Amino acid sequence: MTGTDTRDTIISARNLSLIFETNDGPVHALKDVSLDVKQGDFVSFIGPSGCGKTTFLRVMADLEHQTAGTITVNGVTPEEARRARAYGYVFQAAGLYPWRTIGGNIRLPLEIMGYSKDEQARRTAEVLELVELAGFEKKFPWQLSGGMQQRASIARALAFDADILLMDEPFGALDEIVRDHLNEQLLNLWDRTGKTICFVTHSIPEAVYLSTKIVVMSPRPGRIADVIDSPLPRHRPLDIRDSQEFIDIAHRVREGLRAGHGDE
Ligand SMILES: Nc1ncnc2c1ncn2[C@@H]1O[C@H](COP(=O)(O)OP(=O)(O)OP(=O)(O)O)[C@@H](O)[C@H]1O
Repeated sequence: MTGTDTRDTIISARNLSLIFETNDGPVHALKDVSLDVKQGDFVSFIGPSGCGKTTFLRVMADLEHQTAGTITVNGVTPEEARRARAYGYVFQAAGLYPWRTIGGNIRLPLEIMGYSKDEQARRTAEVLELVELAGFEKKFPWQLSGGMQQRASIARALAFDADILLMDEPFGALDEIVRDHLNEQLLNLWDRTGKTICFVTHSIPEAVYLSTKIVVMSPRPGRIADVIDSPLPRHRPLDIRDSQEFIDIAHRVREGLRAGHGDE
């Protein structure tokens, strides 16, 4: 996007640093991270283990606090954004309660937030439809495949209709075919809902296929090595991965990852 981009800034980080004090001394998880995420962006964070991807997401979600720098989410602090229910969070493991049905799991945050029974039912049906799990409401998690469980966990994060979806390697544990399918479905869902998505991944093809913006990170200390605004069209059939444009972006991501490693 160029200077004509008039979309609202949803996440704005400036010189964000986070040091964990540990028994072995300080760990510089993030150093001088600056980034703007715009309304409707699909942003992937990619980088080797320990480069601070999860920490960055957790700062956005008010689960960690920076030791220096500033960050706003929807124009306010992460804490205020959390209180305003600005985002849903999807973890690496689906994390569904085994003693609750799929519907029961999705309703849980709505129950806690005090939605009426009718509203709970309406929203649950709506998000199950969105993730293509209509008809599975009364099943228990163990009756679903891993990919379906992950979709149910996405439905749970969508149920209170937050503008922002924070997803920490949601498909990391799934096989490639299932992952391809979920990637397609997630793009579809993003397109239909206009949500802003921050997505952590280790997979270069996944990052390139999904994103409007790819943030390449490097470790020790965790920094941003490159930010790539994707020229790929919004509508992306899976075979776009064979196109020269796709291969070129993947190459640039790989170069960014390699440059980050070179510092060690
Ligand atoms: N609560 C904590 N206390 C101490 N150190 C931590 C804590 N959380 C994370 N770290 C350290 O901060 C650094 C960044 O961790 P983080 O989990 O953000 O990396 P990551 O890029 O998400 O890694 P991965 O890809 O393996 O999930 C690592 O060195 C990690 O050991």
